[in-house]
Formats: sequence, structure tokens, C-alpha cells
Amino acid sequence: MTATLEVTELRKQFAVGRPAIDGVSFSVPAGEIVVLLGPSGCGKTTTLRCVAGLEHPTGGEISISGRVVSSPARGVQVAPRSRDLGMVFQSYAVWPHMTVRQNVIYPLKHRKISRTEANRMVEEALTLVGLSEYGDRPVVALSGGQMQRVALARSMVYRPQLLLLDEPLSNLDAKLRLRLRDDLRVILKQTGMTALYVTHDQAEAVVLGDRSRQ
Ligand SMILES: Nc1ncnc2c1ncn2[C@@H]1O[C@H](COP(=O)(O)OP(=O)(O)OP(=O)(O)O)[C@@H](O)[C@H]1O
Repeated sequence: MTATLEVTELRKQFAVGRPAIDGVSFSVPAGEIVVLLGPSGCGKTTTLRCVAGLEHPTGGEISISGRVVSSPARGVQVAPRSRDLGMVFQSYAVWPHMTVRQNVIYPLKHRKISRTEANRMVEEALTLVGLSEYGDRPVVALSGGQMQRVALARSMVYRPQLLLLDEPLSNLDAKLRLRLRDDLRVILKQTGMTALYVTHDQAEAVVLGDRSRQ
């Protein structure tokens, strides 16, 4: 199932400084890719972390498919693992001591899924990101772009209802970045997943987004 994300008047005030987010509202309709575009320090990552539940907002409300997951006014703060979302970050968040397949199957281990079904889901995710031939390779033997594909496969393997991506291409060299950027849109559209994508790169926002917000 794919989700609708609704962010209303979101506010985050850290212990020091100005508010990192000061009344941000947007929605991501089911199956769409919305890009948050803006310069460094404007609060994109903090917004994403609030949606993920890694950060507690100080105001406003976040709902996923109509369910309120963060609302300080109502005392609601649903834990990250109960939000049914996948996350991909700028750094290659893969486990270096594991193979590609072991990395991708990892999130399925704590779910009630049979081994046969888990293997099928892993193969499907690897095919989707173009790594079906690489399952047995140690991840350290992969390029940066391939590692990011592993991270993507791992975040999508259990088909979360919402995918959050924080500058997933920024550590790649220019050529790889362009290729993975184009592939990423195709992959996201194939799965029909709802996605919130953060970048400071205008070209990336234009190519990837169904809509973008600055
Ligand atoms: N844990 C924290 N404690 C205090 N201030 C923070 C914390 N995290 C972020 N901030 C501040 O909040 C503001 C927004 O930061 P955020 O990382 O969300 O911006 P960003 O738009 O994602 O930037 P970048 O593209 O550089 O990651 C910045 O001024 C930052 O210094």
C-alpha cells in the first residue's frame, strides 16, 4: 500500500538558535514524488527527520495515510519503526562485512516472513535496482553508485508505504549521479511508492519530482 503524507504547520525549535523549521506545510499525494529543494541549512533534513520520527517537532502535525504520527499539541509521537517507511541517506548506509543479499534481507529478519518469501522479495528488490547479478558480492567490492543501489534496495525490500530520501546522490561522482538520478525516477515510478526527496540540486529536483517545494 502506498501512502499520502500530510505535513501541516510543522515547527522545530532546537534548544539553541532560530527555529530550524517555522510553519512548513505540504502534502505528498499517494504514489507521487515530492522534492524539497533549498540551500544548505534551510531545514530540509530536519523536516525529513521529523517525518521519519527521528526528531520530535515542537509544533504542527504530520499524518501518514490519515493517521496522525506526530502532534505535540495532542501529545502524539509514533516511533519510527511503527511508521512503515523506508529511508535512504547521503552516506552509503550499508553493512560492510555483509554481502549485497545479506544487506538487503536484513530488514525482513525482524518481520514474520517465511524464508522463501523473503528470498523472493530480495531478488525482486535487487532486480529493481539493477543488481540481480551481484547478490553474493561483498558490498565493499562495489562502487559508490552500486552501494547506494544496495541501500535503496534495502529500504524498499519490505515495500514501505513511504520512502524518504535525503540527498542520496550527493556522494557520487557527476557521471554516476546523473545515471542513478534517471534510474531512481524509473524505479520509484515502477514501485508506485510515495516518496519525499530532499536535495539542494535544482536539476535533480526537476528530473525526479512530480512537484517540488522550495
Ligand atoms: N541537532 C540540532 N541542534 C541544533 N540545531 C540544529 C540541529 N540540527 C539542525 N540544526 C539547525 O537547524 C537548521 C536546519 O538544518 P538542516 O540540517 O535541517 O538543514 P538542511 O536544509 O537539511 O541543510 P543541509 O543541506 O546542509 O543538510 C540549521 O540552522 C541547523 O544548524
